[in-house]
Amino acid sequence: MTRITGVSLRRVLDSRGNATVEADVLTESGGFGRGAAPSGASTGEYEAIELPAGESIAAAREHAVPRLEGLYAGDQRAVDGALRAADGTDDFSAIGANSAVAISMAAAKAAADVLGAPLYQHLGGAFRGDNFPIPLGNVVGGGEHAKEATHIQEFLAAPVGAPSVSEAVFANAAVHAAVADVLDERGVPAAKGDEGAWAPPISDADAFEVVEEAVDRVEDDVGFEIRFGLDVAAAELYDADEGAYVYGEETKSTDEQVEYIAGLVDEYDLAYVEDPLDENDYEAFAELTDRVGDRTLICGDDLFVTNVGRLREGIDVGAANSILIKPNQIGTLSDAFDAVELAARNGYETVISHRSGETEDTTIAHLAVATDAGFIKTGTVGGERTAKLNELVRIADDAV
Ligand SMILES: C=C(OP(=O)(O)O)C(=O)O
Ligand SMILES: [Mg+2]
Repeated sequence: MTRITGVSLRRVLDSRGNATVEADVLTESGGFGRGAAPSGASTGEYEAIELPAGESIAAAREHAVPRLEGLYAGDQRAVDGALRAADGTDDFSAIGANSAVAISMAAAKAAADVLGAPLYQHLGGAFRGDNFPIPLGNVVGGGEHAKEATHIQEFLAAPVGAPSVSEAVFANAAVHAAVADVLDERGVPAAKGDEGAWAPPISDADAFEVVEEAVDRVEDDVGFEIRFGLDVAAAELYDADEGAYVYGEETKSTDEQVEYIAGLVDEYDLAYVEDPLDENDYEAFAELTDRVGDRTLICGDDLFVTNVGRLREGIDVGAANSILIKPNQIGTLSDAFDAVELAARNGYETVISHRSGETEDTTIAHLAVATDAGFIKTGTVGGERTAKLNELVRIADDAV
């Protein structure tokens, strides 16, 4: 039986060294699940609210845990409904989306444990497990994830021609290593940003050259197609007072930004562009999608924040053609699934994503397989990133 008998919550470290929420869910037949909340740095204005971990835990213990005890962990909608009812707000600002998502994920894992099924199968059904997402690997970055580095937040390797998820994962690691070689040859020192990507003190224009060179080298080596993409995280560059995107000393109007990104898509044959425009500008997103959406993915992260209401608005005006799914942006797995389903019904690609602050939790690897997502964005190197990548390799190897 998957009836919940206990939920415990604790503060644990995330990859930035900040406190985050970890939840354990126990069931009456001894099922056990553990989930930990990730945390963003370039958070969208419309995301569910992350409270300080201690505050979130105290509120969840008082309001959510009593409602959860006695529910079936396998009834994910009931669990997530109880979390919403306990919170009573639209944005989880009472108990915190961090406790909510940790509990939601832990309940799913406890149910899978009782069933003796891998998490992706519990979440996605018996016919999942044959298709794997293409991993988007952050190899160079800056923005809110590293100081004195690129303005564009992430340059992402996209091994679109990889014959297996394992070869894709290793290809991204090889691109990460090749970037280090290219930077070294150019005499550029580079530390790493929050997600383990290189964070060199170079211009965005130079970063395009470096990543293109690294991708070409690895592509020659592995013999399958590797492209690359971006997370511009443009909401962080947009200055609403000036009505312009600020790149250090340089600014771009919205029209210039659309022109700039469309030019980059063609010049570098970009496979993927996330948040190329401000999170409030559906119109400019629609214009860019109209121009280049036939040859690249225009993905909404801060734009949609995994929220079906915001996604519906985007679908209505043709803003983007894909959505980033971050369960902690919305607070529960049920809400994340609803966003995936709405996207799929409308021909939008889904990209399941980590956050810049992460833990060893591997739920998103299972979520990507369970939802048949085309892509997963979960870094390239570093233990909290490889936890997800290695879990994908295990799922493909039937070893979970
Ligand atoms: C992963 C991202 O960063 P953060 O978690 O800081 O929002 C992102 O913007 O896609
Ligand atoms: Mg993003």
